[in-house]
Amino acid sequence: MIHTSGLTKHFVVKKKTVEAVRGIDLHVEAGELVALLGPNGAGKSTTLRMLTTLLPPTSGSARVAGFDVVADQREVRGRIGYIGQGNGAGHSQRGRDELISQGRAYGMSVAAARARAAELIASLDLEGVADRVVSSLSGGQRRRLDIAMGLIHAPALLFLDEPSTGLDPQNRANLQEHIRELRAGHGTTIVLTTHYLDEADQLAERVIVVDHGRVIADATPERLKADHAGDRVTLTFDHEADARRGEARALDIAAGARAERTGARVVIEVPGGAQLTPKLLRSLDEANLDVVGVEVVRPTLDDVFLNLTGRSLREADAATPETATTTPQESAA
Ligand SMILES: Nc1ncnc2c1ncn2[C@@H]1O[C@H](COP(=O)(O)OP(=O)(O)OP(=O)(O)O)[C@@H](O)[C@H]1O
Repeated sequence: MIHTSGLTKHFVVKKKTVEAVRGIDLHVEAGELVALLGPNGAGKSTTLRMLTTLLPPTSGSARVAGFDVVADQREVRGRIGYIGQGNGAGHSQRGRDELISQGRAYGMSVAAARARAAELIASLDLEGVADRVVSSLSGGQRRRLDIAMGLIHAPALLFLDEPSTGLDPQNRANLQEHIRELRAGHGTTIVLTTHYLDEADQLAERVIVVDHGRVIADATPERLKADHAGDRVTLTFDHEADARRGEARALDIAAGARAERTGARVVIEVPGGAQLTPKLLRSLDEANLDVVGVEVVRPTLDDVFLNLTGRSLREADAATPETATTTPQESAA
C-alpha cells in the first residue's frame, strides 16, 4: 500500500537547510494499522505530507496505493483520506453539509454523498450534532467530523496526523475506538502520527519510531519493548548491606541485566524480568538476604526510545522549541 525509497525532504529557511526527513524506506501492507512515533520535529508530519502529495520530496520516491506521489498526484489523492493537524471542516456550515460538499468535491453524486454522509455520521457518533454549525462542536466532535471528512470517498488508506492532540482523555479513548472500528469493519489501512506513547502502544499494531528524520526502529510495540528495553524489577531489602550483596547476586543470575542501588533498594533492568523474579527471590532467600518488597514494572515505549536515543521522548518533546513553519496547501486530499 505504501512503498518509499530514500524519501527525503529538506527545507531551506533563511539560507539554512533543515533536513526534516533523511532517507526513509517504508513499506506498509494493506490493512495495517501503523503509528509513526517520535518527538516534535522528528519529521512525522513532513513524511505524511509527502505521502499525501501535499509536499514534493527533495529526493527519493514514494508509491502510495499503487501510484507515484509526484507523477500521479490525482490518482493518489483519489484513493487516500488525509486528516491534518488543523481542522479540515469549515466553521460556519453544518457538519452534514460539510460532508456532502466534500463528497461532491470527490466527484460523488448528491445522493451518494448524502447517503455516505449519513452512514459516517452514524458510525462516528455524530448523529446528535451533525446538523449544528461546526463552530459549535466540541473538540472531540470536531475531530470525529474531520475523520468523517477524510473518509467520505471510502478511501482504502487513511492518514491521520496527530489525531488525538488537544483532546481530553475520554475523547481520545473514543477516537481510538473509532479508529479500531474503521480498521476492523472496513479493513482500512491506517497510518497515524503521534507523540503519545500510550496511543502508539495501545492502538498501533506496528510502531515506527522516527527521530531526526530517520526511522530508528520498526516493530510491534511488544517486540520493540522486548528488544530494546527490559522489565524493571525493584527489590527492597531490610538493610543496605543486604542490598549491596543482593545486587551482586542478582547480576550473577540475570544475564544482561543493569542494576542501580539506592540505599536498601535495588532496581534491576533486565529482559524477561517478570519471569526471572521467582528464581531471583529463591536465590536471594538461599543466601539469607531478606527481601521485604518486590515490584515488577513492564517497560514502556518511552524506555525503548530512551534506550535507542539516550533521551526520553517526553524530554525530547519538551526540549524541542516550537518552530514556525509555513504550512503547505493543506486540504483534505
Ligand atoms: N514548511 C516548512 N519549512 C521549514 N521547516 C519545516 C517546514 N515543515 C517542517 N519543518 C521542519 O522540519 C522538521 C520536521 O518537522 P515535522 O513537522 O515533520 O515534525 P513532526 O515530527 O511532525 O513534529 P510535530 O509532532 O511537532 O508535528 C522540523 O525541524 C520543522 O521545523
